[in-house]
Amino acid sequence: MSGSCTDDRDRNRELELEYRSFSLPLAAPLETGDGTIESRDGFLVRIVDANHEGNPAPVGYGEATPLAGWTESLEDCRDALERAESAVQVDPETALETVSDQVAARHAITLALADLQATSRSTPLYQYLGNGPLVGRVPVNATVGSGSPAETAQEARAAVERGFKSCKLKVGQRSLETDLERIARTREAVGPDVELRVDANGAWTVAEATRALETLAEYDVSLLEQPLPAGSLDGHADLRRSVGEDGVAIGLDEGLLEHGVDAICDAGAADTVILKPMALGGIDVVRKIAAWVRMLDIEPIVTTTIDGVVARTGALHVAASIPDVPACGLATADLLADDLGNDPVLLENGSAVVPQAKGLGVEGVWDA
Ligand SMILES: O=C(O)CCC(=O)c1ccccc1C(=O)O
Ligand SMILES: [Mg+2]
Repeated sequence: MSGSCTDDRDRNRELELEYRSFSLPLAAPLETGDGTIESRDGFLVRIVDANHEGNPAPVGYGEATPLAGWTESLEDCRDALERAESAVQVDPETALETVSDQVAARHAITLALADLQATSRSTPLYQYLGNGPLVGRVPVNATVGSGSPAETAQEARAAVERGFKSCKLKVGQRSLETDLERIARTREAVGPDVELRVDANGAWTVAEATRALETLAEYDVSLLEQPLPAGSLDGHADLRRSVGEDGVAIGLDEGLLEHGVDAICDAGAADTVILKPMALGGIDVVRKIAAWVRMLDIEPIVTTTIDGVVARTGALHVAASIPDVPACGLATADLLADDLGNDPVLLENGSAVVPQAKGLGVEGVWDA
């Protein structure tokens, strides 16, 4: 089946999985409503088809970069990859089963298997996944941290000068008053045509979110991501009803991880869902959710968890395989001070240029 991460086209493959640890400091700590991220530690994974005839043997890359509160711990991720290292010699399905509860590890394996398949077929990963047309670009949003009102406005302005047409501000770290001022100052700084979004990472109460929504509407903010704690499904459904059809969209991120897509749809809790391959357990999971929510008129937005180049580029391919995907949170390379290798993805005019080489299109990460 095309687009799945396993494939029984050639049954006499002999897959070998290896992994290496890495640590990537952030350029500056990212403060979110549910914690501060200072560095991203994880594992680079590669799967080689050792039985391949001809040289060089195809290789697929994956990345497992756990994030506290979002995925399994670094230790559990390492243990899961160790299990997968043995299991993959049986077959890929078995490897995936042994890590089914470790979302970051499972993500790495789905990505490495799909990259291997796409590379073997000399197809860009997104085309292998989506079976679809050529996609040149995916629109992306700038991710703006929790600075003062002046810093926030200045950061967003700088992003717009670099070509971004959508900016997402982190909120919920400062007082509501200050956050609303940050939004007002940012709108002033970027003008009327730039899309503004905000992400509270669950930091607000219903009363705060209700108040914030008035200001968000006033400053034409299009999306409010995870205003209330993840557990609050009915709270988000109520907010959504209070905003009405053409108002600020309500997005769920942590709430999707906690409740799953069916519960969100049943409750009517979201206009938009945030799909993080690393936190949801893999690129196959994200593609399935995206296809499902689209049928229910819910928009899928693909983002990273501030990942290295392998997972970031993987997320871009996943986004490129979703027709007409809205601006995605994939412009996170600059948040890292170091990376696993060269970034094959250019940002141009507010869009990420999708690599058209075979597979992921990421090179030299294992040698680096
Ligand atoms: O969506 C973006 O712009 C970037 C990704 C992002 O904000 C993020 C990064 C790490 C952990 C959580 C989140 C989040 O969306 O809440
Ligand atoms: Mg979020």
